[in-house]
Amino acid sequence: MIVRPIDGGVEVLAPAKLNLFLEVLSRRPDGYHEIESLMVSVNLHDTLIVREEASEDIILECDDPELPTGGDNLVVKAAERLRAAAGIRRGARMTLKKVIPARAGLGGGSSDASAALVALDRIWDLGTPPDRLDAVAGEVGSDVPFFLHAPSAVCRGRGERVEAVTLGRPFHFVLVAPEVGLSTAEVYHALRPPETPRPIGPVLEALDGEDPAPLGRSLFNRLQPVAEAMRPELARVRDALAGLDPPLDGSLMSGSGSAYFGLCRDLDAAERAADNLKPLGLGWVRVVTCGP
Ligand SMILES: C[C@](O)(CO)[C@H](O)COP(=O)(O)OP(=O)(O)OC[C@H]1O[C@@H](n2ccc(N)nc2=O)[C@H](O)[C@@H]1O
Ligand SMILES: Nc1ncnc2c1ncn2[C@@H]1O[C@H](COP(=O)(O)OP(=O)(O)OP(=O)(O)O)[C@@H](O)[C@H]1O
Repeated sequence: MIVRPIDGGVEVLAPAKLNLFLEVLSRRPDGYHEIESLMVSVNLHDTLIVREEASEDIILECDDPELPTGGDNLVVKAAERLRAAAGIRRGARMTLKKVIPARAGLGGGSSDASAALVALDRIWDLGTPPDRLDAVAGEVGSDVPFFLHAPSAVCRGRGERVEAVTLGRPFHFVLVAPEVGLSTAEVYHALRPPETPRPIGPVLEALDGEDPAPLGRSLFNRLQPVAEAMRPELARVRDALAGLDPPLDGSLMSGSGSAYFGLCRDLDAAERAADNLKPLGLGWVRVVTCGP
């Protein structure tokens, strides 16, 4: 997350995430699922501008007319939770410029919420201790704490228990976000957790070394077949990535979908892959990078 002071406030760049590995361990009595996931943030950002407001109102403007701007927006929810946790009644005026597609498994809303927490903590001068900010983030959504600890981490529990990991090198991806989006709750609801969960060890070992191929072979997402059964048209995106010539090092759906990413040997290969995918009309195509 990049935080910049601006005239009278703060501007935050809120990154998208990819899940390079996502296993679902069990369904919990509260309806959530225990997961184990390797998440990385990538250089695709929404921008959130936050200024203090003279009134006690929390006001959000957003350039995407499809998104709510009231309490249903995760940015507003984050502001309200932070204010309640701090026991204050201050106001804020926020402007959100969306780039990250919604309902794509790229964590856009969660990242925006985390950006709001960081910005408001600053402009309200709260000095919230990190573990308290983590707790507020976890109340807003399971993916929100990750973005306080990005750029890369293993996330456990319902996603809110975050353990940072270091990437020794950058990885380059081609990203495809189809028009059709998916509801996270519906995808989890349709899943039956496996009897024998897949271990996360191999994907973590594959992060070391110069060759991206071992990482490509260990990409895994338990939610992918569930999402593809719900939206059979996603198979076209999956098959287009798998069938590219020259072949990619691997490909996967991110989170609960519906975006897919392909792991590429280097930036040139990612740009070539994007050029080959764009004419197919599968959706929105970008090249993104994670790591140092
Ligand atoms: C799919 C992922 O994006 C992978 O990173 C996350 O697990 C989802 O995280 P998120 O969007 O922040 O999810 P939340 O807003 O906390 O939850 C939305 C809904 O998804 C389901 N949900 C979410 C997380 C989780 N570990 N188990 C679940 O079953 C629940 O039905 C919940 O009501
Ligand atoms: N700031 C926001 N940006 C995007 N969506 C938001 C935001 N606030 C609330 N939402 C709602 O959340 C839903 C999808 O959010 P988001 O784009 O974060 O999903 P996602 O990419 O599938 O995320 P995740 O990977 O965390 O499940 C939409 O129904 C949208 O209306």
